[in-house]
Amino acid sequence: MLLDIQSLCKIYGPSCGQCLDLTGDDHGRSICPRCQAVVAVNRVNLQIGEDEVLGIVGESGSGKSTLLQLVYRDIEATSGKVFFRDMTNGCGVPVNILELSLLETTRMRSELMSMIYQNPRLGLNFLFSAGGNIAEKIIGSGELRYETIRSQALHFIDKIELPISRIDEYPETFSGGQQQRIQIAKALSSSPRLLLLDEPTTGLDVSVQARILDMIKKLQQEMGFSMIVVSHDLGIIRHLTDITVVMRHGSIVEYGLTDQILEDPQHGYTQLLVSSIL
Ligand SMILES: Nc1ncnc2c1ncn2[C@@H]1O[C@H](COP(=O)(O)OP(=O)(O)OP(=O)(O)O)[C@@H](O)[C@H]1O
Repeated sequence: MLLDIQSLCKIYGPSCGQCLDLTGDDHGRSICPRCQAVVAVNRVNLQIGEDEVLGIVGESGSGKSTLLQLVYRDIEATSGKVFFRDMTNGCGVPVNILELSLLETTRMRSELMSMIYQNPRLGLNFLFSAGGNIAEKIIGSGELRYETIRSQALHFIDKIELPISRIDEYPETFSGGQQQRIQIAKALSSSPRLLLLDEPTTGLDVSVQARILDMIKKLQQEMGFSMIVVSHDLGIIRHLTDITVVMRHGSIVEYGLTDQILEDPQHGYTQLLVSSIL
């Protein structure tokens, strides 16, 4: 088990103490009727194994992005635990990443986990060149030798099928699809164990989308890492993932093999979601 999420919650706004019990899929709402706090993630339990690819689908506002941001520690959880089994710490003892200090979180992001955002401006530093962005991540993972960093950056630029002659150009000069590919190169350059992807191809042209998805799949198989992919697009989920969870009102309402969920959805909401693409 690489990641073990236990009873994870995120409440926005001051809570009355009963928000978790008064919201969720059973109640058909994520806003607490007593105090109006938004329960974005409500007691989520989820496990991800080594090299596993997990998809998260659900309607807008169901808590998908919040769940990823909690795991990456972009935002603080209200309660719960997220255990990461870090084999690089010698004995593979699971660590609750929600208890890590700021310094330890930075190390975790540099060495173990990467995030690819829908908006490249969140994942790339636009003041650095493409190569500079990749170098920043490699340096964060502990490599300090210039020659190694440069050759690794070139290696990853090549992997994402950009001409290596463009390594010193700034993100602004690349197209949206190319910026996403630079994000992928940056994210993978530290050889993470877990890659988080939040709507990685939304807003891109369909043919560009397909190329990027194929690239992500190929790199995952080549390099061997686990992934959590958030998408509202069941086509992307089908293409990339082994296991799928369906979220609604901050809760997980369905979990299973992706093929099984798409062929025989059990929850009424999932049935609606699947029928909408048929
Ligand atoms: N900073 C915030 N302050 C208050 N509420 C927030 C904040 N961020 C998110 N929310 C709320 O939390 C809930 C979950 O949002 P989230 O972005 O995780 O949904 P999502 O499933 O990713 O939706 P989408 O598919 O539209 O991106 C929503 O009701 C949203 O309005």
